[in-house]
Amino acid sequence: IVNREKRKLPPSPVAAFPVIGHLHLLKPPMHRTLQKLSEKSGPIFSLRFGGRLVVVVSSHAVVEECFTKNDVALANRPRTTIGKYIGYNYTVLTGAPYGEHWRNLRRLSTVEIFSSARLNVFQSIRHDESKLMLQKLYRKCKSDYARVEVRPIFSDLTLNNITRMVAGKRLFGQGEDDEEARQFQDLIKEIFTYGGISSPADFFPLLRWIDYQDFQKNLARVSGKMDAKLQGLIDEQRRNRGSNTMIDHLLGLQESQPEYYTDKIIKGIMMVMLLAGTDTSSVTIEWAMSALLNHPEKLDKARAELDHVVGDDRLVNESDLSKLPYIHNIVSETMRLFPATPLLVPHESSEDCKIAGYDVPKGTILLVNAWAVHRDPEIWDDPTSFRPERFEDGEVGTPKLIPFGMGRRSCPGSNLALRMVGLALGSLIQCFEWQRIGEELVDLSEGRGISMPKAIPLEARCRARDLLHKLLTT
Ligand code: HEM
Repeated sequence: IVNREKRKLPPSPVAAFPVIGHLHLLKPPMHRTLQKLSEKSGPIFSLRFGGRLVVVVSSHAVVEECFTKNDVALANRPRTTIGKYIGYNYTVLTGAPYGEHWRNLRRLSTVEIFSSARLNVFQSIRHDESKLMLQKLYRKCKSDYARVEVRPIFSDLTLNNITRMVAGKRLFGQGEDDEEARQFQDLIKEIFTYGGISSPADFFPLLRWIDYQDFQKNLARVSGKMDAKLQGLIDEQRRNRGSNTMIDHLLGLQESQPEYYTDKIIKGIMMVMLLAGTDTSSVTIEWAMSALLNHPEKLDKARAELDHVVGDDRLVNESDLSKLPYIHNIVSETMRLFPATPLLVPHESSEDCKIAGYDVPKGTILLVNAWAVHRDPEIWDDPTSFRPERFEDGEVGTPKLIPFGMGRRSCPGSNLALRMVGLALGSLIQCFEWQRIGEELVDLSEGRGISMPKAIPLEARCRARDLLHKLLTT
């Protein structure tokens, strides 16, 4: 056991204030602030968030050390207010402490949800939703260029993909009059507004006596409403057994092991799919389109690839993706510059460990600045330019992308995400001509939110290509 005085903690950029520690430094966007601090203090440094020790890592070499040799020691999650209220008291996959229950959930979801076999079963849903997205856009711009705000179209796409996998029905974008869909959408949006790394009160016992009560009350209210919605979907499926949905499969497991696969566990899985799997993918599509609009020659190159590989007799599908390396490289380059979760999801050490020669005590929060790793000039040539070609040339950094994290707690939904994003992007480029709304470049600054959104929602001009007239009318 290292005694408190002798241990060598990672350096701090500046002295901590009493009580608040370094919290006053944390101006949003957090990943940028933390990157600046790492320029001062190096690839591993420590901060105090109120009473908690936080270690921030910002180089690929140190990240690798965290998630290979220290992977088990760092596989825990800090307990946050969100995890308590929205994450069913820390019992869902994203927020559960490392241990038996997490391992069960992870195994279950790997087999039942994220395996290639399962993803293939739901492939027709993704093709169908992609086509519905194209139809929606087509109505706006079939004969000439029209100006469209794409964010709601992309978020309907990913939400419907997930709700159809989970519950067998679309819930979004079916018209203003659909009260159920609207309520559900509002609820999810509201939950997202309570996001971010967590509430300052998680680090300040003192704050819990002030406005924390309201924060807690609000979270309890939305989580209660969400719980009722999810329960409603389960009850519906219970009356309609035999449908090929995720809930139905889980209800099957409930019959054989009722004490483990309770309704609460099933609702937790649904909640995680809705919250971890939708916004992350739709913001990635929006970032990709934004970057491409600023580089029309790359958009043309992608379209030429699609025309060559897919032609104009049919829509691009998921099995084409492996033959579309340039589209794949666009997705990689988008996730390099605009990772949807720039600080991954916070980890916590469950035992004392050593990282880069420093002592990291049990109970330390670990933040991984993937955004900074992806822009490290030591690894990437010209790190801030959007250049999908770097992946063709096998630039030295290419195996060093970590948008989905690393190790045992890395994103289990990465394959699903890559399929949704690749198919959406391929379809949008194959079927429409795209232009910026004016001369000036699309603004690429990032706004606030759980998953890193564009500060200004993307608006673009688009026009249907000839092949779409043919393909949507036959
Ligand atoms: C572009 C899209 C996505 C990105 C960038 C992304 C990124 C991430 C990252 C960085 C983590 C945390 C890794 C860590 O803790 O070190 C994570 C965890 C997770 N993601 Fe994703 N994700 C995406 C899509 C999805 C999808 C589509 C799903 C499911 C439908 C999903 C489900 C999860 C779950 C359940 C976890 C928690 C895993 C655990 O704690 O064991 N993600 N994701």
